[in-house]
Amino acid sequence: MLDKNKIKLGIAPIAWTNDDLPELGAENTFEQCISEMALAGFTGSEIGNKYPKDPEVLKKALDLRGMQICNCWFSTFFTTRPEEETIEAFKKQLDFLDQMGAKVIGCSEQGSSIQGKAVPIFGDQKPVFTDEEWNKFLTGMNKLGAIAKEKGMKCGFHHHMGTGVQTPAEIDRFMNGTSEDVYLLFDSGHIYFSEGTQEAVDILIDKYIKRIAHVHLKDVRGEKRQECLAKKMSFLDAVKNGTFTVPGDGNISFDHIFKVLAENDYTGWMLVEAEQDPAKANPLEYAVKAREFIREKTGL
Ligand SMILES: O=C1[C@@H](O)[C@H](O)[C@@H](O)[C@H](O)[C@H]1O
Ligand SMILES: [Co+2]
Repeated sequence: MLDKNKIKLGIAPIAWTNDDLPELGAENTFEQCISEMALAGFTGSEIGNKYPKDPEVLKKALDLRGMQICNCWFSTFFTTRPEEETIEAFKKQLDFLDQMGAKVIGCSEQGSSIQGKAVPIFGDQKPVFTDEEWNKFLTGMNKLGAIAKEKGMKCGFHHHMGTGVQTPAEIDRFMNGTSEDVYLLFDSGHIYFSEGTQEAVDILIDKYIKRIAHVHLKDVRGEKRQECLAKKMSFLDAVKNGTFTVPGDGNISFDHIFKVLAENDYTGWMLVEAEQDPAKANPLEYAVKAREFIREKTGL
């Protein structure tokens, strides 16, 4: 069983306002978002694009609701821009997270990513790094891992659709090429979206459980994934079409995920993340649905 003294539950603001597509949920305010997160029974959140930049202002709003920041997304550009640029930006973001009491940061290599582009997410436009790009990328990530460790924090890496680290083979190359100071941010939805099988989800968590620093619980509607493939949709069109949903509402079984986390004494956050159109999927309703699923499955 997952230990309630070791696991904390959070939810991502992307369900209220989409960071990749801010017009999705533009009407939802920061205050409404964090109030509904707390109302649904979560205590953690990641940084969203409407969150106050002033740590004191943000902390006051979160404290009022018994909420805290557990992670934030950080885009690296080691494959396309000077290393120093990413490292300097990383240090600034890490300092902000440290002030907010977060212990994890979630990186993603966005050099040449097609996740925000109006091109088919499946096909030959996804970046495939050259050996030279991999070397630059892995060298840079190892430096970020050391910087985070120095601050008593963990540098997580988010495998992601449309990037150079999407598939099991690309995740393997990443994990084999980085030190123990670089961790995996496990996102159940992205690995299922990429591969379309429960096996891929379960193998990924089996393989890297010892280096998982943060978990995104995200489900996929299988029929929408098929539609994305058939209609050659972009990532964001697939999101708007409802490919992602909250855990328990799609095709992924979370039983093995919860079992492996429990058996390996995972200590940290499990964050519900399901970007979909808030006009079609009410964020509070889906947050409550997710919280009930987690309670029913894990007792948390
Ligand atoms: O899983 C995620 C993506 O789907 C989404 O594209 C990102 O904006 C999120 O931060 C990330 O956690
Ligand atoms: Co995620």
